[in-house]
Amino acid sequence: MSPVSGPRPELAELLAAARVVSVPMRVRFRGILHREALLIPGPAGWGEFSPFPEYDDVEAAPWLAAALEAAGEGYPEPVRDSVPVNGTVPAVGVEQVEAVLARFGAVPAVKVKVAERGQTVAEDLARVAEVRRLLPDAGIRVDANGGWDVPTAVGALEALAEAGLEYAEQPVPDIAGLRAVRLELARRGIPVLVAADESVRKETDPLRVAREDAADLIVVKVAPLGGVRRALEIVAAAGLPAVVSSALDTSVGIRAGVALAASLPELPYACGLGTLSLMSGDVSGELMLPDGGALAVRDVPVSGELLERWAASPEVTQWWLDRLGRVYGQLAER
Ligand SMILES: O=C(O)CCC(=O)C1=CC=C[C@@H](O)[C@@H]1C(=O)O
Ligand SMILES: [Mg+2]
Repeated sequence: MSPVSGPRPELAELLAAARVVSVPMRVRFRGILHREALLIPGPAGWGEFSPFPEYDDVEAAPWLAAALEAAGEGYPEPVRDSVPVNGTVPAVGVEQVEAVLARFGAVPAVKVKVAERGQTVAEDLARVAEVRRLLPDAGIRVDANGGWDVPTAVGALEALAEAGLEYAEQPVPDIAGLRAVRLELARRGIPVLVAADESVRKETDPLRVAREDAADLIVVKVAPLGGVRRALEIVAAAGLPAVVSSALDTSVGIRAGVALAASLPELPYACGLGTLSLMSGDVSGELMLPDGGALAVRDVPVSGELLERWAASPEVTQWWLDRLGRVYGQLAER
């Protein structure tokens, strides 16, 4: 296998060089039990292409642009040499919270998933209270992934605010709803900031949320936004504080997130880049796992042996190669 040649290599080169892995999760996260990723080697390093399976080819295109940036160009100059990282607690039962947190070590902040389908606000409150009990001084943010409607969000956040929240990520699905939640929280004097995630990364216009004053801050992820350079431009144009987060990537994708966090002029919040702790394996022997609540800015060597160990089945590999071919076609049209 030879590395692909430049920023926009030929499709045939990409298909020949790509490797596909499937890594089991330690805990179910957004319904996922195995994380699949296609990795591409290039002159600047490895790139990761791992849009979630349900994404169509148009939504997957920026993920490929990000992978090609990593492999072909590498990253801009960092302005810091390490980035603070938050722990991430999936929508697990209270009894599992301590074990999940233990995997992250000492972290300055924790993100807690809430509003999981089939669960109640009472379960969310209990999960957040348990995090607060275990880590009295940590920043806590919640992420509803758009799972509430406006009244439920306001009610839940009023109750959750007791634990002291840094912000609530995507409490409702749409931009108008985010704005409504933000206004209602302010009207009731509930001290919770609203962050937009899906309303940035899944919108055709990632700046709409900022223009419409619908959030206090934005969550930015390298792959869905089309690369580190594009994400930097979006943050600058949005003019809002930004939180860098992962897309549940292998160390290769986490490295890209670290590059973004390390290049932002301001980094007011810990980054959601500790998610390798939720996975049972990786493609690097030097995992991008937080140490002392931070990730160092460094390159990630990819191990041939680990690519073999986690190699996806021939069927899954073919599915990803077909997808790569189709999405490459989308990119060419952009
Ligand atoms: O931000 C974190 O702490 C971890 C990353 C994380 O929560 C996510 C990663 C990948 C997919 C998303 O559904 C999810 C998110 O909504 O932010
Ligand atoms: Mg989110």
